This record gives sequence, C-alpha cells and structure tokens, in this order.
Amino acid sequence: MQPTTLFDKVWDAHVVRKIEDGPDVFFIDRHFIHEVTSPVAFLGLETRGIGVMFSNRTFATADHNTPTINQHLPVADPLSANQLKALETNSAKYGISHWGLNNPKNGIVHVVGPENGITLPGMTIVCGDSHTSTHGAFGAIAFGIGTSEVEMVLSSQCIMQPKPKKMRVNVNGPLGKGVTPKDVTLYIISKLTTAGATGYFVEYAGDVFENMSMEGRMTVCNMSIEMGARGGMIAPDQTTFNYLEGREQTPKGEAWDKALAYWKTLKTDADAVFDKEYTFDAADIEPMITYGTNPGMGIGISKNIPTAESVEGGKATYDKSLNYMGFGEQESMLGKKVDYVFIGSCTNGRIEDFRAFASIVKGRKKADNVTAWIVPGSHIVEAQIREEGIYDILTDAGFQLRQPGCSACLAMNDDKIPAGKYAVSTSNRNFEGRQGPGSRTLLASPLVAAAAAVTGVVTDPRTLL
Ligand SMILES: CC(C)[C@H](C(=O)O)[C@@H](O)C(=O)O
Ligand code: SF4
Repeated sequence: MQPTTLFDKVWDAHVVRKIEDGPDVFFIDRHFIHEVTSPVAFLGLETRGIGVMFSNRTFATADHNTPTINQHLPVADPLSANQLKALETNSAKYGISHWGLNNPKNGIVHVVGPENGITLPGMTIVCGDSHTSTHGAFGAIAFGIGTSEVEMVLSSQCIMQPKPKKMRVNVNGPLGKGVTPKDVTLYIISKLTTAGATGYFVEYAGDVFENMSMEGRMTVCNMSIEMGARGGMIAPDQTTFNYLEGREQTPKGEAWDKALAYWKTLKTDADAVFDKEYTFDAADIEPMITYGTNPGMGIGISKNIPTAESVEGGKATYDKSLNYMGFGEQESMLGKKVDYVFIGSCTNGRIEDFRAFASIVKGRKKADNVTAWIVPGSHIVEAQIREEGIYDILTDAGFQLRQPGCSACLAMNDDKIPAGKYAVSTSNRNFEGRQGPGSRTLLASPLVAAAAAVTGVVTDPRTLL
C-alpha cells in the first residue's frame, strides 16, 4: 500500500463525494459557532426555509463580544448585546447546545471544545473562525470557514473543499530554559514568513512536539494560520489520550476502547511524501518577541531588530511597520517600556499558560507602570487557577483575575489597548490596531509577558527563572 500521511488518512475518511476537477464534498464531524460569524448564517437558513441538519454536532459558545468583568450584569454595548442574544436565540430555536455568559462551560471556542472532549482525534472540525486550526493538536483536520460556509455546514453538515498541499515542519532536540511552545511557533513563523505555508496543511513532527503537552500543541497549531497555512496538526499519542480520557463528552467504556484503537492508527507512514518539508533545531530557539506588525516579525529576545533587507515584504512594509511601532532598525527589544500586559486568548489562555506566568510572578510585584489583563480562556481554566493557588500568587503580586473571553486579543469588547500604548500580549496577531485603534502589540509567551509585567519593560524571562 502507498504510504500516506496523517492528513490524508483523516481527509479521505471524510470525503462524501469526489467531484472531477472540483473540490471534494467533505463531511464535518463537529461544528463550533460563536456570536460573530453565525448570525448571518442563521438568517440565511431562515430566508431559505431550511433547518440545521445535525444540531448534536453543533456547539455554540459566546466569546468575542463578552465583557471580562461583571459578567453577571447586562452587556452594556448594544452591538455586543445583540450578537450574544442572536446566538442564544438561534441555538434555542435549532436545539443547539449553547454556552452563553455565566454558563460554567463558557469560554473561548478553541479552549472549551478540547476541554470538554468535543474535539477528538481523526475528526473534521470547522468554525467560522480562523484559529480553528487549534483543534489540529488532537490529530483532527480543523480549519476556519466563512459565514456562507457556516450556513452550508449548518444545513448539510458538509462543505466543499479543494484538498490542500501537505507540509511537514520538524523540530528536534531539547528546548532551552524559558523556551515555550509559543516561542517554537513564533520561531517557525519568523523563518517561514506569514505567507510561507499558504496553500498547505501542516503536520508538526519531531521530538519537540512529541514531548509537548496538549496545551502546548494547541498553542502551536493555533498559530499555523499566521504563516498562511489552512491548518496544522499533530499525530495523536499517549499524551493526547491521557488528556482526553474522562472528559465530559469523550467516549466511555467500550466506545473508548474502540475509539482508541482507531486513534492509534492515525499517524503518517514512514515513507509518506510531503509537498514541502522543513526541519529546525530546537537549540536555535530562544524566548521570542515580535517587534513589527505581523506575526512573522519575531526575533529571539536577546537579538536586535533586523535590517529591512532581511524582512518579508521589503523596505516599504518594514518602514511602515517600524514607524507604527515607534521602533528603529537594529534596536534591542530588551528594556523597551511596556504599558499593558495581556495573558489570555485561544493561543495562551489555558492552565499551563497561567502556571508559567505565575512561576515568574511568584514572590514579585506587578510593575507600577503596567496595566495587566489576566484573562482565563474559560471558566474551567478560571476554576483551575483558583484551585491550584495561582489566584493567590497573582493577587499577592497586585494582579487582578478577569473573567473568560477573547478580551484584548482583538478588542471586540471593552478590553482595548489605548492608542500609542505598548502591550506585551500572549495572543496571536500584532496587526495595526488589532488590540484597539493605534495599539502596539508585542507578541510573546506567558513567561515573557510575566517578565514584562513585573519589571515594566521587555525583559528576558531567563533572568527571572
Ligand atoms: C471574529 C473572527 C471571525 C476572527 C477570526 O476568524 O479569527 C477572530 O477570532 C480573530 O481572531 O481575528
Ligand atoms: S481569542 Fe483571539 S484569536 Fe482566539 S478566537 Fe478569540 S479573537 Fe480569535
């Protein structure tokens, strides 16, 4: 038999119909929806007088427009309130499970799916949201779709998709002190650029990923789309199975054994061929930070901002970007003043991220010049933060814990970084105005965020560990 990749195995198992010279008709196991990209899709169903085909394969959670304080109060912003209401009403109308504000299972869609065992290996998963790639950490094919496709999946549980090309990114060797999964992904994107994986679906392989926790794998797969990839995935293994076993919606008893036997077959065969392959050495990766306005503009924290010649997009893009950020060519990032620190988002809003943040904060104090937004990815993460004593470490240091949501990741809610201010952020995008009009974002890991939060400037976390 022809050796095949993990991606092919999962893809081929879901093709409902092959269309000659056209996209495959593809079955979707799980469909996540949130308040931003679903209202128009539901409106479409209504206009056409059709319903939702598999409400039990569809899951709704509110995250983008939710406030992160006083969630028990009515949502003040009328636009946000409307979106949230629409999600609730549509879910009720079509019998879709809905985790709205104050539901103990509420949180960011890409955090709650895996946490509740809805995301499983070998599945196809979509959501009207680009960071759906996160779920690929479980060996699922997961990707973002547009609102018209949301309508298509709601009504037919299928989607039309051309098969992407395949890329493998290998990273091997032990990771250095203070080097986290976020640094691995920012490093890969800095090497491949934001367009380097356009048209590809990426499999991450090598011992760095084999030794990584599920939280870390989710961070890496989450950021895949920032290098243009359709999605990213990692073969399921014992770490995956341990994470999933016993979660609310994972199969139980005999069904678990049967699922497990199938999941164990989900790996790339030894001689399978990829359209493109990259291999990196873990020893070359340091804690990373971005200095520009796309996620590919990242450097090792001890390095200087590169010259225009070495940057994707050429001098015009480079100058515009540095001008927006208020930085100069060849400057060091270390010591730059920080106004805001944001830890959270579907990239770094899981328990392991708060553990990392607390490991630096413990016994130190928040810097006076820093406003910190500490935002768990879900209520379940929030509960873990309290149970594990992280809450006490944070409050002793002068930090406040907020309630779950996308928060300052994209500022569709009240958490906006003011114009001109610098934010060290554990999220995934540093585009102009992403965290609020005129805001300046430095993407980094939870360790780098913590180091900035206690010193008030960009600081190498290795000096505090
Ligand atoms: C609002 C939503 C459609 C968007 C996305 O697709 O990613 C958001 O989650 C983001 O991160 O920019
Ligand atoms: S946390 Fe950020 S990246 Fe993730 S879904 Fe929300 S807005 Fe998008």
